[in-house]
Amino acid sequence: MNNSLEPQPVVAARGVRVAFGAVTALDGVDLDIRAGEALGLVGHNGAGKSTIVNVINGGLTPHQGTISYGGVDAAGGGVAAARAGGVRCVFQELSLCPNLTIVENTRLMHQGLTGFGWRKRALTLIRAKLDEVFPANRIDCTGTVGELSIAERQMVEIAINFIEVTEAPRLVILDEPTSSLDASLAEQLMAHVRRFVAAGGSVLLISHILGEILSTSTRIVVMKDGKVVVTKPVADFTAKSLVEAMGSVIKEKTHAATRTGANAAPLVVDLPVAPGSAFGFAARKGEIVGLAGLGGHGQTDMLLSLYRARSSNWRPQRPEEIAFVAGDRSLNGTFPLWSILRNLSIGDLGALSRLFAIDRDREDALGADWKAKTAIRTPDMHNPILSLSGGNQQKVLFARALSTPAAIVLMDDPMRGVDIGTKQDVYAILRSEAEAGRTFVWYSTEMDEICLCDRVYVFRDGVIVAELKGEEISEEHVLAASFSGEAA
Ligand SMILES: Nc1ncnc2c1ncn2[C@@H]1O[C@H](COP(=O)(O)OP(=O)(O)OP(=O)(O)O)[C@@H](O)[C@H]1O
Repeated sequence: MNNSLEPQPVVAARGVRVAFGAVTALDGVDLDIRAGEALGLVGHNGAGKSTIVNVINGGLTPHQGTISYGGVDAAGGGVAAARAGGVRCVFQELSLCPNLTIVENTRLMHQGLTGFGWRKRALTLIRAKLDEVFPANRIDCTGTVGELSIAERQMVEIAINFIEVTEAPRLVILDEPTSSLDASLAEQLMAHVRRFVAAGGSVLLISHILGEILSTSTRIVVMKDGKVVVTKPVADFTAKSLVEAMGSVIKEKTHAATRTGANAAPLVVDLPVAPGSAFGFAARKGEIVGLAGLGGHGQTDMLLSLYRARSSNWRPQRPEEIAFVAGDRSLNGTFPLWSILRNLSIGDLGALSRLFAIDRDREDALGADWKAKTAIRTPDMHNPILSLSGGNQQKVLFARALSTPAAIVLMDDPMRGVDIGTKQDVYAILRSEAEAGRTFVWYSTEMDEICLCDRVYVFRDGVIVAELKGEEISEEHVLAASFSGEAA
């Protein structure tokens, strides 16, 4: 670890205030980021983390307060001043152009890649950085971004921001950088962050996965309702005290193995063994079935084919009996021009209609109910969906599926970006809904969530290689099956 800290912070925010209409997103934030540190930034959904990132990145000019880079006041210099101060940012909503190649996206981010042979240089740089950060990745850098999975897009965007063309990055901001990465890719990234700060760089790491914050940060800042409430070295925190500082408490886990009678429930999905698979796929009424394994090994494909199939293997024959929570919210989840309420109520318009028209009172009541249940932070459910923070948008997608009468809910890693307090509330809702007879098929990249399932199928290379039940469901067994194809 580099202890020779610079006298001037790489970035200093003083008294920063930002308001969006009636919502005060930042309410007098002070923040220093020094060379050689990985500063962890945590807080509930809507606490103001992405807003302070946008201010530091120069994309948003604060209504009050100042930002300086290396002791030099940015004075409204925007993105150019941030860039000159060595600031790079990997956004929560990925910002690559899907119709351009990875090489061309690298060029867009690095204006220094000009002149004869820039493509070759860009290709060499991005390939080398991808291999450095994510060893053994199989990304073709000559292909377009649109052909990549969401995890691969996240990997490319991260690698692009660590590249050095004319100048080395001084601060790399990572806003929920592992939201689409599985555990092993996330660990590769965290190892890279540790190496980068040990060599004198700085990182601002935002995550709702407290394990990676605690294992990677040198110092942690906790935000709540637009304010910094605690700043302390990582050694002064435990997972419990960190959650408490965010205004939540860790609830006791109830493992699925304690449930009885699950094996006797009727089958609602029963698919034969696919070629190459060791197991068929089945789900019973009231069961929470997890899909695990390394990301991109067929879990999302399984969910999509389940959703599309509705064949004779399915008991529910009507499409409204199956709900789907999309994993890529900006691509497949939100209707960006609609209000929060309309994004929620579209899930089950039939239940809200009277005399062939939507009953607005019923729609409002539905919105109020789910706003309270999942703590959607907004002053008004009629506001545009894009006025919500990322985690709050995700809650709306979740509420859309759960507010329908669907007997089966398919979930493609639906908790990404959701804060720990809300996650725990949603887990409790899932459990009680399952007990009331709903079936969930849940792909998750978070091991804690996989461990909440009744039964888990582990995927590898597009096929099911293991089935784990009750007490067999553990990180050790899932990892063993993910890598070797056999449960330990
Ligand atoms: N463009 C906008 N218009 C209106 N309100 C906004 C806008 N952007 C952010 N907000 C509001 O500002 C507050 C802070 O949002 P921000 O995105 O910074 O939260 P966050 O801590 O990053 O949350 P998350 O963990 O969900 O990503 C929220 O109440 C959000 O609804």
